[in-house]
Amino acid sequence: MLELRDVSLSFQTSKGTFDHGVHHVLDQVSFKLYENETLGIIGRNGVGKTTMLRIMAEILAPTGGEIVKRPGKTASLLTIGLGHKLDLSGRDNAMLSAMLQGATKSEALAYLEQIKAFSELGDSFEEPVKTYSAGMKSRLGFTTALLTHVDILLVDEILSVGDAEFRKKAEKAMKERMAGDQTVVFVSHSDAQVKSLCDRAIWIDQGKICAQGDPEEVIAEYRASMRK
Ligand SMILES: Nc1ncnc2c1ncn2[C@@H]1O[C@H](COP(=O)(O)OP(=O)(O)OP(=O)(O)O)[C@@H](O)[C@H]1O
Repeated sequence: MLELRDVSLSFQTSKGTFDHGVHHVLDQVSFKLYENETLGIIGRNGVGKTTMLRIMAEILAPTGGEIVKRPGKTASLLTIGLGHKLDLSGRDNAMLSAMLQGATKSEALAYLEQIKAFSELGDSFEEPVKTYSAGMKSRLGFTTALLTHVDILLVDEILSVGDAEFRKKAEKAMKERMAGDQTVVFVSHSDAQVKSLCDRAIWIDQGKICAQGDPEEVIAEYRASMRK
């Protein structure tokens, strides 16, 4: 469905740091994402998990290698607060996101009441997003992505935010969607979530894939490396 072939990514940093101003985040990473699977990406802070999702969503272009995606397939990154237009209302932002994710105007209009209901934003749905708390923004972002259709859902740590009650509801909805035919790439620091939600896991460190396969086994290797 989607393939990374020798994907590398470097950032230019202030002179004098790292490698003469170049920070190599991903170094020739290759893997395939299969239809209907839920793939978990794990690794320490700052190893490039979010960067990899952004490359898959084609928000960032790799500095080396290529992304091969089946023609016509859409990939959307579900993260907190990304892409909200602060002066627009929750309703207008939801409409915009649904259309950016490929919904037609009439499909997007049909989603709006469901988005309002699931997000439990009430009257705030009509208020500008700049007046929202972080939790309210995440409810809006999560619900919009959950209820609109994308072929590949890229989920960045989203299940770890919001209050406990909404988190429970979000996790349940996400589980139902993952159990269906949704293809998902899921970044998480929660071993329990990766074990319960993912079919396969990839552990990244120092720009490379250190292990991939059964989530239980990959997590065990990752945790063992941290004890060394
Ligand atoms: N725009 C940028 N310019 C320069 N460096 C960046 C930029 N974006 C990310 N980086 C660097 O790339 C590295 C990988 O960042 P990334 O956010 O992908 O890590 P992560 O694995 O998702 O981390 P975490 O688990 O903390 O969310 C980090 O060292 C970060 O500082």
